Amino acid sequence: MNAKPEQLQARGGALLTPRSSTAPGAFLAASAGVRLLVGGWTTRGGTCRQRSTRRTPARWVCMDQGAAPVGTRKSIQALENALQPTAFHRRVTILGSTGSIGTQTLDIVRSCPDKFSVVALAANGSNVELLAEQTHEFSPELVAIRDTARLETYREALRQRGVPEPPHIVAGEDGVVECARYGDADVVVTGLVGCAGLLPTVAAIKARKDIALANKETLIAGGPVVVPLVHEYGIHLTPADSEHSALFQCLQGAPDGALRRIILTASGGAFRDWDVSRLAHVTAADALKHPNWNMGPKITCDSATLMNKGLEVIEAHFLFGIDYDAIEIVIHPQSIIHSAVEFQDTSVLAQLGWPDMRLPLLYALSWPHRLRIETFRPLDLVQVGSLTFRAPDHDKYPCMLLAYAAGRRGGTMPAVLNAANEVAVELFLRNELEFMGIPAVIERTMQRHDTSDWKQTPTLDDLIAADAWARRTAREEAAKRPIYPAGANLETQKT
Ligand SMILES: NC(=O)C1=CN([C@@H]2O[C@H](COP(=O)(O)OP(=O)(O)OC[C@H]3O[C@@H](n4cnc5c(N)ncnc54)[C@H](OP(=O)(O)O)[C@@H]3O)[C@@H](O)[C@H]2O)C=CC1
Ligand SMILES: CC(=O)[C@@H](O)[C@H](O)COP(=O)(O)O
Repeated sequence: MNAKPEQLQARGGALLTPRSSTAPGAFLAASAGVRLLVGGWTTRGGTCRQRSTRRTPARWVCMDQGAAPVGTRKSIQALENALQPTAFHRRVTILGSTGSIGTQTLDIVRSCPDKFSVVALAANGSNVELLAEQTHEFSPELVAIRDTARLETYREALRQRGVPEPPHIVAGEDGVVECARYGDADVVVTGLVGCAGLLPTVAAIKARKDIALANKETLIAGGPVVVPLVHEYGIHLTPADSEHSALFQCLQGAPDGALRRIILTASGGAFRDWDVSRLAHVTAADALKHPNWNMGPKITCDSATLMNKGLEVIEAHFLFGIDYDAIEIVIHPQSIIHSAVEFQDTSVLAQLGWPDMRLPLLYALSWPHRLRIETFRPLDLVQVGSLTFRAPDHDKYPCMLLAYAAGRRGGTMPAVLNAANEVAVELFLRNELEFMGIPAVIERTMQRHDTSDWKQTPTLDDLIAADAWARRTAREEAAKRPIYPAGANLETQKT
């Protein structure tokens, strides 16, 4: 199995230079407000319900601060209410409609026209032909294109298709925000990439739209603001990320305080069977060969570094209000078990299915209902044959530990981790940074943030400022040569 949580904490802590102590792990212990143990109870925000019976120094589960509606009396009531109508129709806005998440969401709408219809679509503008095709087929009332330079080409693509009633068209980042809060959409699917999803998601919540959350970076960067907003505006945020959908499904109906541990499964990404010594020379093309999933380039690269799993640890923390010590990562090469929960009595529930994003997207859109789509292929366990598991290799995947460290530090640090990762991945995909330079850039950016203007309880403006600062700093760090002295930096700090 995985490293014990306390080992992760110690190793995660050792990745960052402690400010006031050189003891391993002291960085995290010294991170005020992250997790202070007082008389056996943690004082981190939220009411902690349970102490696990495991003999680890600290193992706590908080079930009432998460964004997803599970595990509290209030959310079980929400579930009962949502189940009342037997027939439903949901009006859907899709941010990132031309991407992997967007096109698969539209597949679902196409399959269930009685259940779902499209209100608005947004895209960056790199594929206006596809956006025009989608406009023709789904007749959105409004379309947003972030890249204003692509507007005219899109209009021309609409003319060529003879779209009878062209939609209202908006452009730029403000246009994407307008799209997110537009009209009478019931739910907004966040399928755009990166922290660019933050402001549109905040706008959608304030317009009282439910959120089907695929864009995990929004929660990583914006969790301290987004989670309270979800509660303030009384909307439902349902996870679409396959792992969190699995957890969400397993937790339906679980009583308050029942959850003991989360087991996040990871495919291991493109390099899961490569020796760590070969990673210094891998190319973007190598990293983009995901073994199981067909996804956009950014998340595929994150899978190869296992930063995707690190981001998902933070995402699980914000969605389910669970402490970092109770979230473990396990490599599961088949990607059939999409994640599992352990309850207090050690019973484990997992959710299984083929690696097909349409299933978690369907559940995020139809929760708490269960819809049947005939084209969905039922799982065949005999065909699967065997399910295997192994512990993640920390030398190969330093990003994972950086994410644990950022999550435990809390406040603005996850936003900094996320922004530095976005910059480093973009540079790597452009062949301007080596693969193992990705964790090096992120670690250095986090170190500089820790000693400059880390904030424990950030506002939205603080998070946006931290994101912008981290992008500038990560570019500066990436420009230094040598960026990564053959692994010496991380190696030295781990010993
Ligand atoms: N793909 C998957 O299976 C999964 C993805 N996710 C998450 O979902 C999100 C989307 O991933 P994925 O679909 O793979 O990404 P893709 O790169 O395939 O698609 C991204 C989409 O977002 C649009 N877009 C990008 N930037 C902006 C912007 N600033 N404003 C408006 N639209 C924008 C793109 O438009 P254009 O085409 O014009 O460039 C495209 O439609 C990510 O956060 C990812 O981590 C989570 C789980 C699984
Ligand atoms: C499809 C999905 O939800 C992704 O998060 C996927 O699980 C990534 O694969 P890895 O397990 O390789 O990160």
